[in-house]
Amino acid sequence: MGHDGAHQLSTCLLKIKEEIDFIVGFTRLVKELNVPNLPYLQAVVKETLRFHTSTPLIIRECIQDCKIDSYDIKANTRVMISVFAIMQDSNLWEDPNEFIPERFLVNLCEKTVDHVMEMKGQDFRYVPFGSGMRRCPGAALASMVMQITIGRLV
Ligand code: HEM
Repeated sequence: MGHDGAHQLSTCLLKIKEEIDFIVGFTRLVKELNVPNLPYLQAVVKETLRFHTSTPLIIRECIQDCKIDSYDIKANTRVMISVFAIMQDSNLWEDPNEFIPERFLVNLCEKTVDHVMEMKGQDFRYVPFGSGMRRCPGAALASMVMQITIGRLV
């Protein structure tokens, strides 16, 4: 990672610390109940899963002949979907090679911060846990553990 990347990360680290100091305080550790009030921390975890997705490919099997764009896919064909490519696609993401947690937040200045794209696999641009019937059942647990762990480490 170049100089800009390192700068981005240190700015991001400062912002997480600032949020935690403000919401949780200097002397206590982040707990599960604090997480809903830590939107920036949540956005950092989301952006991490986009930027360095840990499961770059998901697999499906077509149960009937179908057409995807210009490709004819025969029944029983195994299809590999590059979650990595989707989440790095510059047609879908602005500056996909930059680590920008803010892309998951809107109205940063408002009291209520709305989250853009929940991790429920309903927005096909953002699918770190897959989508549909076989979507990762551990998504909520994994997200909470990552948020608490990072929140405690910084
Ligand atoms: C950062 C952590 C994790 C990531 C990024 C992740 C990602 C994924 C992805 C992409 C899939 C495939 C989904 C699909 O085909 O649509 C999957 C499946 C699965 N994950 Fe996770 N996972 C994580 C943590 C966990 C945890 C903590 C558990 C269990 C406690 C778990 C249990 C499973 C299981 C059982 C499946 C198979 C679901 C099925 O085929 O029906 N995962 N995960």
